[in-house]
Amino acid sequence: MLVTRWDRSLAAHLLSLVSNLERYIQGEDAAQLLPECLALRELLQLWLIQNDTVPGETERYGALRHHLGIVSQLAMMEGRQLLPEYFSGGLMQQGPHLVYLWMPPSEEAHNLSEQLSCYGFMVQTMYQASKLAQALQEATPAAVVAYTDFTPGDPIMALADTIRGLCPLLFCSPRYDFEARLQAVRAGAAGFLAWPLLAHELIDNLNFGDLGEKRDPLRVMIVEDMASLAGLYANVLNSHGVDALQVTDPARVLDGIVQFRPDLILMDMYMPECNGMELAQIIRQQRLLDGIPILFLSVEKRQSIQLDTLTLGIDGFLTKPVAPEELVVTVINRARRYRKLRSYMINDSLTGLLNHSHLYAQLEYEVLRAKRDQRALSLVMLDLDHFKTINDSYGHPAGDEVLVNLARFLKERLRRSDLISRYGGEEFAIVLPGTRQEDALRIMNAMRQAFSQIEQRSNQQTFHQTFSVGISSLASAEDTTQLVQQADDMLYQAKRLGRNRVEGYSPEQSPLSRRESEA
Ligand SMILES: Nc1nc2c(ncn2[C@@H]2O[C@H](COP(=O)(O)OP(=O)(O)OP(=O)(O)O)[C@@H](O)[C@H]2O)c(=O)[nH]1
Repeated sequence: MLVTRWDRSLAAHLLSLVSNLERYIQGEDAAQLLPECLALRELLQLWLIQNDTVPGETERYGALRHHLGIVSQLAMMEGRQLLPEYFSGGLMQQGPHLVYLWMPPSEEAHNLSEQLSCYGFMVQTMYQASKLAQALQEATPAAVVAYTDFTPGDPIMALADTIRGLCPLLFCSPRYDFEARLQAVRAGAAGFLAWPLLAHELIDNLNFGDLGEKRDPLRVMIVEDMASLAGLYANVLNSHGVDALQVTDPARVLDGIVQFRPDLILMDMYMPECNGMELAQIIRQQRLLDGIPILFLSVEKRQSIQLDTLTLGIDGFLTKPVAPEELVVTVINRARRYRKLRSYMINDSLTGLLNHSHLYAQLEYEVLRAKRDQRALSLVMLDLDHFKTINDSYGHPAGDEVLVNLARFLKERLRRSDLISRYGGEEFAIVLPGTRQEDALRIMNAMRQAFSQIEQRSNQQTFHQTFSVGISSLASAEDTTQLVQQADDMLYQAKRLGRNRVEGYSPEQSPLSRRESEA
């Protein structure tokens, strides 16, 4: 209230509260809070001593709001136990692609390790407690996958607690009776898989639910003009595995959304440059950004104002100062829900990749951005070879499984910032922002080779599948239509030249110019 209206008695009361708080924290271990308390006390004392000068609105809005905001938020967070059980693993692990396999040497274990490598995982296989303990000290993997038949005294059970404190533990077992499953749950397993274990079953387990979030953390954008407050919120969210981006300048929000792809935006309602309501409307007026949940953070307690903001499409309110538990639970649950719903909306139902129309809209956006920032961008068109014969020989479900395997493979091997879509049938389109054509050629050639080594399975039979690729880049295309056309032409070229190959666009060699010169 003091921020919006100067009131001497209220200021005096606040001063006594701040002095009490200061005395209290001097006896406590709350070092962060002390300098902020001192600054607030000095400010209030100065204003109260100057009897005849009333601090102006700008001063109150700037300095008082700043110190008051930080002191109240810090006091709320100081000494709090931050829900350790909410996200048992804590921060994102070091190696999203590192997996430790705990299993006796066998052909199955060797095969599993090789297949996981084709998908881009770094695998270390071991079966000695001391080796695993040492490996866990050296690097934290995305997960430990442990073979066990649950015989009493299996050393992995003694290590289970240590592993769970660092990363998810998944069991695979030739036993999958109730007793075995119960033991796994009691040992804190994040997953239970049948042995022999197929690489893609394991990858699916690593990609979904909490495990998926450990590999691809929820992303939250914090829009708050006070950098120190934004930092406080970011720290709390970070400590619960959330990737938080702080934006203090509202003008940078739109670009930030496109680059960071947040699952939720946490926004201060009152900012000097542009208030939260205005900014939220700017976001909501863009079709691609319309669905992102926006939570307001504000000292505003008036229900009428809160209701007004809800009608503008704001998803909720957190009142400042916010308790860390409330911040974490509200933000994580909403962000999770949005990520799930969004994946149903924009993804192809078989492969979980972006669908055609969404890819096209995103591609337009990326092309504009790359042109504006003068950055490279490549487009890849990929088509499975002789796919009809796979359907004819092994059946349509086996064909579907190949499509799903390819989707998993692309997601594992490419960067999180790349856009991967199922363009139609057995054709895929991939946008590689910031990538020149020669780099795209190299990357796709390596992927083409790796994919051809993956064992595809249908009942008891195994077979291998290849794909052809056409690539174009912004260096040679004027706009999105031309980019797509050139990549398509190159795909046609790759098929014509024998399949299982990658062709990049060059103006002299395009099928069009060849057709022209042939004419
Ligand atoms: N199993 C399965 N097959 C699909 C799906 N979508 C498209 N297809 C099949 O993909 C095959 C594509 O065949 P073609 O266009 O002749 O191409 P191709 O056999 O891959 O030969 P090339 O592309 O010339 O190497 C058709 O048999 C389609 O039925 C799908 O969702 N699942």
